[in-house]
Amino acid sequence: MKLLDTHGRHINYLRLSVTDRCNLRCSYCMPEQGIEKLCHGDILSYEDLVSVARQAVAIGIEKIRITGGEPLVRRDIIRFLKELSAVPGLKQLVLTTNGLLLAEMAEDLFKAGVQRLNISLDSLKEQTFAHITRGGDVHRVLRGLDAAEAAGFPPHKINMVVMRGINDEEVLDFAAMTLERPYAVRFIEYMPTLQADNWRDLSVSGSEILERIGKRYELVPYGSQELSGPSRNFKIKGSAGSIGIITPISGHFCSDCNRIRVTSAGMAKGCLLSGDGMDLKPLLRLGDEKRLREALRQIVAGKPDRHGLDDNNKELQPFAMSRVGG
Ligand SMILES: Nc1nc2c(ncn2[C@@H]2O[C@H](COP(=O)(O)OP(=O)(O)OP(=O)(O)O)[C@@H](O)[C@H]2O)c(=O)[nH]1
Ligand SMILES: C[S@@+](CC[C@H](N)C(=O)[O-])C[C@H]1O[C@@H](n2cnc3c(N)ncnc32)[C@H](O)[C@@H]1O
Ligand code: SF4
Ligand code: SF4
Repeated sequence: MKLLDTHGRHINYLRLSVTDRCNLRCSYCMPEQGIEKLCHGDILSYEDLVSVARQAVAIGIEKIRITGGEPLVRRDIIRFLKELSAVPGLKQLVLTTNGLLLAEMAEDLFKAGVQRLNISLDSLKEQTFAHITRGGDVHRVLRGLDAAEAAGFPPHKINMVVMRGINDEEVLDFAAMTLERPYAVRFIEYMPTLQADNWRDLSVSGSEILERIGKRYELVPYGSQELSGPSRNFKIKGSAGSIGIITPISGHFCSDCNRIRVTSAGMAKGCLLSGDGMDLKPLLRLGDEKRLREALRQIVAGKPDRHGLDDNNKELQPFAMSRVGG
């Protein structure tokens, strides 16, 4: 049966975060210092994560995206993914990663049943990438992209958070990546989750991005797929891949929102940009599957109709996206 929220939206997608830890420290996602890592005991065990997944599928979730922090840094992640991909009724198991460990892990991920990868890549330039990620090596990510393709994954989705004066000069280079290769490159509006004072100066709207690309290339709309996320997609005429814009700020997509989230600490959330949540850990400790399903239904029922970022009366409490999973 279809899982509907109180605003009539069909909820079929769970973003499951498996860790708050990361091997990068992107400036828009985590503060430079002062973020406490959760201790081992505060993180849901793989057994608990599988229970959450099973009960979510039982109430109508069809797609699970594994995220983090960086999901590939959690020990034994492959074993967990194998188990997850075997959950009866789950139609899609996908994963979002920064790509640093893909060269080593792509084959195992594919064999474990992960069906597609979304890879975050904010710059193709060595220094800019190192600056944004506070020390990352872009060449490792590029090797990871190739390794994942060679392992058999369908064309990757590449996520670029566009920031004015930092990497926006590379929008055309990223668009050009789709000319020869079948990547889906998605340009994401920067969200002020850490609330840098200058966030409006940093943000580049989806329409400005399209305009810049449109001056160089002919763009045509490109249909979105079943169970897909918030990206509005286009194609450069004649290209192998596609481009998309994800516009949480300038044109929020909340009326089509199809998702809930569970963080690695066991908080279930109805909205990425709301402080509300429900702690699932006590129910997991009890092993009470029925109450776990009820709790997840409650999260769906309590989903807000939209985020309040453009509502000046609603203050967003700052948070590290790595704690929630994006
Ligand atoms: N505001 C908002 N942003 C989101 C939401 N879901 C994803 N994002 C942002 O969109 C970007 C891409 O997220 P992905 O992890 O690739 O997931 P997705 O776009 O849903 O993926 P697909 O299902 O493959 O289209 C990230 O910056 C997320 O933080 C959402 O529900 N609300
Ligand atoms: C939190 S990361 C977790 C998965 C993995 N570590 C990665 O980077 O792909 C998930 C997504 O959130 C995005 N993200 C994090 N902070 C963001 C922000 N302030 N605005 C927009 N997107 C953000 C990242 O670019 C990434 O695509
Ligand atoms: S965006 Fe992903 S890779 Fe970057 S710090 Fe956040 S969790 Fe890590
Ligand atoms: S901001 Fe909240 S309501 Fe809007 S699309 Fe994201 S999760 Fe859904």
